[in-house]
Amino acid sequence: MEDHANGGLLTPEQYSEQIYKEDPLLEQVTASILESGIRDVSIAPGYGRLLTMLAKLSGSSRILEIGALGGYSGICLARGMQEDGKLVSLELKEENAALAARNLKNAGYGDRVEYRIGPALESLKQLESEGARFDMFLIDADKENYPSYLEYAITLANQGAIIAGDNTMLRGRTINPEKNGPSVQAVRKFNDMIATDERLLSTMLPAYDGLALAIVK
Ligand SMILES: C[S@@+](CC[C@H](N)C(=O)[O-])C[C@H]1O[C@@H](n2cnc3c(N)ncnc32)[C@H](O)[C@@H]1O
Repeated sequence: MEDHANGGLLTPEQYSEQIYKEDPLLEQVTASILESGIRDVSIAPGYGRLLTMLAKLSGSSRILEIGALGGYSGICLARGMQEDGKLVSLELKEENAALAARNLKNAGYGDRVEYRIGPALESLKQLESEGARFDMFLIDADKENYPSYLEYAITLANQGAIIAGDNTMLRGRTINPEKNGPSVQAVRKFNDMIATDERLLSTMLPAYDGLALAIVK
């Protein structure tokens, strides 16, 4: 792999990716997203591997994903989940949820994932009224609602639950003082909450497009 924009050198992310073997299952997910004419904004492969590790390390059996797209992160989470675990995935678009469901089924997790279609804030309210609790969360949907998604995640968390939030750098917009649109402001607020909320232990990973990680104390 070459990157002429980086003086012919690999970026740290490119270097990290090319030392891994291909992952046919996830490559098939990516192909299915592109074939469906959907823009592929799945989580970066390195962070997908991290989600699998974190789910496994934490022994998570109930995982909540906000933003399914084609099921890439869903498979990464399911790979680390306990044998009897369950992934609940919130997705606005019916066609994305259907694609993700097909891909999770193909990966062997069809009976361990539940898709809830509609605006995630409504699904979260419903989950709260059901008394649902989770061991791990991935926040990866519309950026303007990230602060609300974080509040819900803390509310729905078992003690010690892991919260991950993707795209905290917004391709550089987060750190560009000239960018102040609603998504940028919301993600800055989310990042500040992650860093300062006393209910959390946290860190920020700036590689790829940025990943926030927290544990609910
Ligand atoms: C970045 S993609 C998710 C990628 C996925 N987590 C992965 O890595 O494979 C964002 C997804 O959130 C969904 N989405 C956007 N707004 C939403 C909302 N208000 N409620 C639920 N899902 C939403 C989009 O339709 C899209 O599928």
